[in-house]
Amino acid sequence: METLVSPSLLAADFLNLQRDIEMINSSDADWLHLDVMDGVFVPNISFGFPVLEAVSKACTKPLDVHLMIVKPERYIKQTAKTGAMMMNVHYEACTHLHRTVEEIHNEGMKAGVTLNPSTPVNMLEDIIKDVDMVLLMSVNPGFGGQKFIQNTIDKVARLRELIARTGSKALIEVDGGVQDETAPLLVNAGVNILVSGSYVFKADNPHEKIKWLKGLKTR
Ligand SMILES: O=C(CO)[C@@H](O)[C@H](O)COP(=O)(O)O
Ligand SMILES: [Fe+2]
Repeated sequence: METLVSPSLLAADFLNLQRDIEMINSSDADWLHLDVMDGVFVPNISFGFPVLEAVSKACTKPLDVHLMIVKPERYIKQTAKTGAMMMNVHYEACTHLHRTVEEIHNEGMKAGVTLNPSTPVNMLEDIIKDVDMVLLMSVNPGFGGQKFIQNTIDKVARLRELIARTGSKALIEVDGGVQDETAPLLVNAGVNILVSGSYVFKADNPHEKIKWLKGLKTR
């Protein structure tokens, strides 16, 4: 499978959001990644549903929504209303993850489960066949521009094994510190989708960066 790229809007210029979304529309990006933070689950607040709705109107790429909020099940319908393709909820934020995944599907979205760096992949043993994607955080969530946690490479390999053993069809996405050095290692370990914020949006030529990430193949 080709590598998909989901640039993270958190690193965009919020004073020029429309310009940056148009840049994404005209690029080879596959999805647009949107980080919603509540200041409780993570020590930062980003943007919420009014922004998601506005972005949805301007963006031609499928929306990959990453909710870093407590009890994300409260916002399933509201996320669906934005037209989101993928709703990612944190394993650590959901008490009844199976029910939440079912409700996300009932609202017509794909369901992604996100793991913090310290949460082992084996916690997904009994849900892996029900989810469309696992989003592995390769930084502690809350901020863009952080240093990649190297253990993520081994974690991807362990998740690949779990997926193969259970016959799950889940895709693997990685988020945080994805750039020149880390992206090839991730793709080689079996990652399907690369989220990338600062590396793409702070570049002189974001289109080139997106193209390069997309061109990465398993060795
Ligand atoms: O979810 C998050 C951070 O919590 C990410 O989506 C970041 O926005 C990624 O930014 P970079 O590490 O690529 O700059
Ligand atoms: Fe994210």
